[in-house]
Amino acid sequence: MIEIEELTKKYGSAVVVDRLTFSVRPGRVTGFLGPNGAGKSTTMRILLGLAKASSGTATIDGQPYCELRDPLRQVGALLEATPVQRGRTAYRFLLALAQTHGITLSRVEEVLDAVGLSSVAGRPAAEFSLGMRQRLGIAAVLLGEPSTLILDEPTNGLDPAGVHWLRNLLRAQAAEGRTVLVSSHLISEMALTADQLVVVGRGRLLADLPMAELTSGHASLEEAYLQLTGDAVEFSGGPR
Ligand SMILES: Nc1ncnc2c1ncn2[C@@H]1O[C@H](COP(=O)(O)OP(=O)(O)OP(=O)(O)O)[C@@H](O)[C@H]1O
Repeated sequence: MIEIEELTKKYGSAVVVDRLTFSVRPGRVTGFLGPNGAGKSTTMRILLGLAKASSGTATIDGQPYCELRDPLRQVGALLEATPVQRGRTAYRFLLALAQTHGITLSRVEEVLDAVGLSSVAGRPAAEFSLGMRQRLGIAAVLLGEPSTLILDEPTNGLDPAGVHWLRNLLRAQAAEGRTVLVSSHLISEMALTADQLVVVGRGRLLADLPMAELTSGHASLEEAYLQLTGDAVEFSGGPR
């Protein structure tokens, strides 16, 4: 379980995460939505120990990320810019991760197969397309069979078959009892993937509701989302 409590992050005088409180429970997919600049990535980065909170707490199974005993087996994380070492093949990238965490070689082959990259595993990852790199990042997430998955915009660059595949994968991971937090701007895709939705705007919590409750009285999740976040949109294009 992920628990965010009174989390605040300031950059100078700007409050980008503002006393945010919510929990992400196991056994369901929780979508993390909000306009550009709402603080989703910052919240995820703090959760993963990559940025420091100004105040408040963010824990996974009761502990801050940096205190987890076996992070790769407890948490699989995909951030927007997951680095892949240049020149390394996909196979070697995963192998290095596996070896430093006592994970078997057969698991590397299993995840390459699961993400559909077996046939290109010997190619340098630097030559991969955006979607292929995203698949490799997802392979790394799955490697340690973690009980918590945290994914920032995982559909980025995926083709329609990839988006469909990822949806089934996330739903299956949740059905197996895992905690799954996934941010996305693809609202129609989230409508098909998520069970619970956490919506933020300007760093603040706007909603934390099951899909059916959030969409109740609206024609679609998109309509509900746009109404909810209308006052929290900072960057929007006007008519030309
Ligand atoms: N290192 C930083 N220094 C200063 N400001 C930052 C830094 N990182 C993020 N911010 C600011 O924090 C705010 C929240 O950014 P964040 O990336 O968390 O939003 P987001 O909800 O993930 O947005 P998007 O949907 O566009 O990815 C933005 O105004 C951003 O400019």
